[in-house]
Amino acid sequence: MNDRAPAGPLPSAEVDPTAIFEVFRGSYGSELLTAAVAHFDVFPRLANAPCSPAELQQALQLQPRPLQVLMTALRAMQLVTVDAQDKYTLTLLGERLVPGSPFDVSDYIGLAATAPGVLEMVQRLKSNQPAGLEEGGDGAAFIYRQGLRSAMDQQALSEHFTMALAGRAKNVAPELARRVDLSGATTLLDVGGGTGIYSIALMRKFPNLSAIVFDRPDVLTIAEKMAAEYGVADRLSCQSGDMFADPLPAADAILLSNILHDWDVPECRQLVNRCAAALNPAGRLIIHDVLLDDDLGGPLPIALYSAALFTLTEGRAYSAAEYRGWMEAAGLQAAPPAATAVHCHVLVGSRGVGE
Ligand SMILES: C[S@@+](CC[C@H](N)C(=O)[O-])C[C@H]1O[C@@H](n2cnc3c(N)ncnc32)[C@H](O)[C@@H]1O
Repeated sequence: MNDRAPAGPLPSAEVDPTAIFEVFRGSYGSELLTAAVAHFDVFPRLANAPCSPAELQQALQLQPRPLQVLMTALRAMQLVTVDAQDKYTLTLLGERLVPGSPFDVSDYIGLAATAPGVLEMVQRLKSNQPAGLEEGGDGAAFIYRQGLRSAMDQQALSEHFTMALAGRAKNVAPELARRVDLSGATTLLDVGGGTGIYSIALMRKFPNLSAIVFDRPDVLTIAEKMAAEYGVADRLSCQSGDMFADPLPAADAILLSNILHDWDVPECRQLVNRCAAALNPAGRLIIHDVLLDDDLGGPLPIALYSAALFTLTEGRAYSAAEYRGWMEAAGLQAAPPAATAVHCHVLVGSRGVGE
């Protein structure tokens, strides 16, 4: 494609690639299960007595984020459930992983106890730190904040990680553009916009829309190239900065696509507040991300994606209820979520009634 490319919407994919992502993320299920069985003794502990999250956090010596990722996955696997007192307890299936129980299969799972991926997962769960920050590591992928060594501020690495997301974006962006009505908006701010493909799809759908992609300087060189390739360079501008520290430009719509899942709860609240403050009075905050169930008990593909996010970033997958709560705290009402593609959903918040 080039500047003479037709200005219609981006074409939609003919085949849904979701299954490829699910197979790819399957290893996280095996790693979390083995970690729970062979390194944290989750099953004998819960067989002994149901535990509240605080009690389990204390017993396993885990921070809230890793505990949540682990227990969401074990619940999604139907091994653990939550009782009427909000305590984690074993299911009948989970009892098969209690050592010494009549039909115990825990030794079989224990065969993988020293597999490199399992040991890496155990280390991440214990440290609550993303990959890349160890001595000699490249820095964290996808995230930048003051005081954190980030791969996104190194040209070759930021290009590698940014382009790794381009394929998924090309599959999903046309569906996002179909789900969100920006016909009344003229300015879109794409915070952490990466390649800018989501902005490009929205601009191609809405001819009066201009977009600002806000990201790290090395990432923005890719967004500039993409804008030229897709024939929207005259309507897309780039602004480099730190979304946590630098002023965000005012806009009619602000997009947080696959951003909040990279951060822990305090940073998510801060970002939602900062975006809400930058919105024009009738503006809309568009959160585009995967969704856990509101009770954080599944579904399994998102629980496994949450584990991937946990190991690479400072985030995890969140529920619509969590997003809605942060929007409400920032003075925004969220409309019900709508599915886009590849597990993603869109939630639109506004100061009036949700879209
Ligand atoms: C997971 S990617 C999402 C990219 C794109 N929105 C998408 O949906 O594919 C996260 C993006 O946030 C950017 N980012 C991370 N921390 C940032 C910060 N503090 N300020 C600005 N951009 C940041 C990264 O450089 C990266 O492009």
